[in-house]
Amino acid sequence: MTPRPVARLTALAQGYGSHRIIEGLHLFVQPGVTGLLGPNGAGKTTLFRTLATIAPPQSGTLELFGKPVTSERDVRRVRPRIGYLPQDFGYYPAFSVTDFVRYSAWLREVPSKEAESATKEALAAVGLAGRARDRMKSLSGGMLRRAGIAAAIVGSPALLLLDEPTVGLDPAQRLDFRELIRSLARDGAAVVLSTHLVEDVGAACDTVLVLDDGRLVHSGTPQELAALSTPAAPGDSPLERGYMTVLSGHGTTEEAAC
Ligand SMILES: Nc1ncnc2c1ncn2[C@@H]1O[C@H](COP(=O)(O)OP(=O)(O)OP(=O)(O)O)[C@@H](O)[C@H]1O
Repeated sequence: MTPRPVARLTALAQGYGSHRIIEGLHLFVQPGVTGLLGPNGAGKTTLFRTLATIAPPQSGTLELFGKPVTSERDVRRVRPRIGYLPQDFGYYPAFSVTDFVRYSAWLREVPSKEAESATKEALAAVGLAGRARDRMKSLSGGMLRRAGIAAAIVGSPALLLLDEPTVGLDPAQRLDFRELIRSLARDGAAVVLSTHLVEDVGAACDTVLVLDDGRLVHSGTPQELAALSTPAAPGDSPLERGYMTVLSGHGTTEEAAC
């Protein structure tokens, strides 16, 4: 039996003022790991902001956890179940790493009795337990990104949205990150991550979506994307060549299952 979608977008139009970025997008998200690929400016962050309930659809509908999200009340109901790592996230430089993650736990309404252990668990999961008392301003770029991941995963959200989570991570941390998101998905979470690193998608994702100019041009498994590769397409792996092939105009998808 197909699991019920965690998120569904129907006929989404989204943009900034009168500047439309996404038009007529249909997709649904299921538990597991979904990779979102697309060139700069394709609309990935805009899509994340919609799924995270930060930007209401300009038209079309957003359903989360089986119910439409149409009012502020709906947003307040679903927000605690969503972990979101924005591409550029803000923080108070003087906060300790623990304070930063704990604040996210508070925003996400993790019960106060559980917040301390959930914070410790999230920091351990990203390899920052040893830096828990350090100030945010003392972290390196890769460590900051790991702190952001900890803030997104604290309290085990059902829907985890990670916008370019592996930027700045060293190779060992990227491998650990892949294992972390696989284990969150095994525990039932729906994880959606955007990346420009095609090999991360091949290694960690069950489903891959390709967004180009606000349109979904591919949805399927990484293997299915690789199988679309043409010999003339540029790239160092079948998956990269498949990605470049669909960007060059082959294959469109009306509704995507993630
Ligand atoms: N606040 C904004 N106001 C107006 N236009 C914006 C705003 N934010 C983004 N855009 C435009 O929306 C389009 C999509 O941007 P978006 O950040 O969603 O793309 P992206 O796929 O995440 O790109 P990247 O891979 O570079 O992060 C771009 O043309 C961008 O210039």
